Amino acid sequence: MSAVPPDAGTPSPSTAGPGPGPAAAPLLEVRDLRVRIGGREIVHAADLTATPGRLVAVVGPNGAGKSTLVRTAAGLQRAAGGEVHWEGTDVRQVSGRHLARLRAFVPQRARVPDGIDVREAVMIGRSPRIGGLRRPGRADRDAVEDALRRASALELVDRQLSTLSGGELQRVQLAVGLAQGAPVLIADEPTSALDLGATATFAQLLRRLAGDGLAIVLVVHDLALAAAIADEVVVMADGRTVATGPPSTVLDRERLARIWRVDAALRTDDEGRTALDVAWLAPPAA
Ligand SMILES: Nc1ncnc2c1ncn2[C@@H]1O[C@H](COP(=O)(O)OP(=O)(O)OP(=O)(O)O)[C@@H](O)[C@H]1O
Repeated sequence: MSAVPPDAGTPSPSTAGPGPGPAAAPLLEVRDLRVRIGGREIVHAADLTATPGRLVAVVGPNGAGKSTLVRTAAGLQRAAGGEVHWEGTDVRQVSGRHLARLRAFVPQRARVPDGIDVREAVMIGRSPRIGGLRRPGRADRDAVEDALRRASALELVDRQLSTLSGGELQRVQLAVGLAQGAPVLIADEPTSALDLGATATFAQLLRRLAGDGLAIVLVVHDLALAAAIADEVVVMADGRTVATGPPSTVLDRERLARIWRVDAALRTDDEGRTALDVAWLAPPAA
C-alpha cells in the first residue's frame, strides 16, 4: 500500500464554508489517532474535530480508514494511540450512557433484527433520553414522530424493518439517530442507497440541522455533495488524514488525481449547483 504524505499547512477550518461564522468550542476532538484491528494498524494518524453548527465531510478512497476513524471517534472502537476527547474528556472516561447523550451514530451497515417495526426501532434510538426505569412518554412519542418526519420516513412508521429497501432503511437509520437528540450526529455513508431527490432532501436536512447548532460528521463518497454541504472536508488516505479545510481548497484537481487517481475537477456555479467533471475513460493518473 502506498503511503500518502500529509499536506503541510492545510487551510484553517475556521475560514471555511457555508456554516455560521466563528466556531464554538469543539464537542469532539480526535488527535493523532491510531487504531489496530486484528493485529494490523488500520489508522496511523488521523485528526477530526466536531463543532456545533458545522458540518464536516470525511472523504477518501475505499479502505482509507474513514469508517474506522468515525467509529473510534464515536467510542465504538478502541484506539491504540492518540486522543479522542468528548467535551474535553478522554473518551475512556466517558460513560456509555453519557456518550449516547452526546453523539448519535448512523452506521454504514445497520443490523436489521427480525420482528421489529420502524416505530419501535426509532424508539430504541430514543432510549438514552428515556432511561432504564421509565416508560416512553408523550414527549418521547412526539420525538420519534418528529425524527421520522425530519428524515422523510414518516410513511414507513408501521413497516417491519426487515422489509425496507436500502434507501428506506437509510432514512429510518437517520431517524433513529435524530430521535436520540444528541448534539453531535456522526453518519457513515448515509446517502449511499438514496436516490437523487432523497439525497437532495437529506442534504437540505443536514444543512438545517447544522444551522440549528448540531455538529455533523458525515462520511461520504460523493465529492460534489460534500462540496455543496460541508463547511470543512477531511481527506483520508492510507489511514491518515492528509488534508483538512474548505471543500473548494481541499478538493482541487491535483489532489483528486493524487488521492483518487482520476482526472476530475469540481465545479460550483453561482446558484450552488456542484458537479464533478470526470474524465471517466482516461487512464488513472500516475
Ligand atoms: N474488523 C476488521 N477486520 C479486519 N480489517 C478491517 C476491519 N475493519 C476494517 N478493516 C480494514 O481496514 C481498512 C479500512 O477500513 P474502513 O472501513 O475504515 O475504510 P473506509 O475508508 O471506510 O472504506 P470504504 O470507503 O470502502 O467504506 C480496510 O482495509 C478494511 O478492510
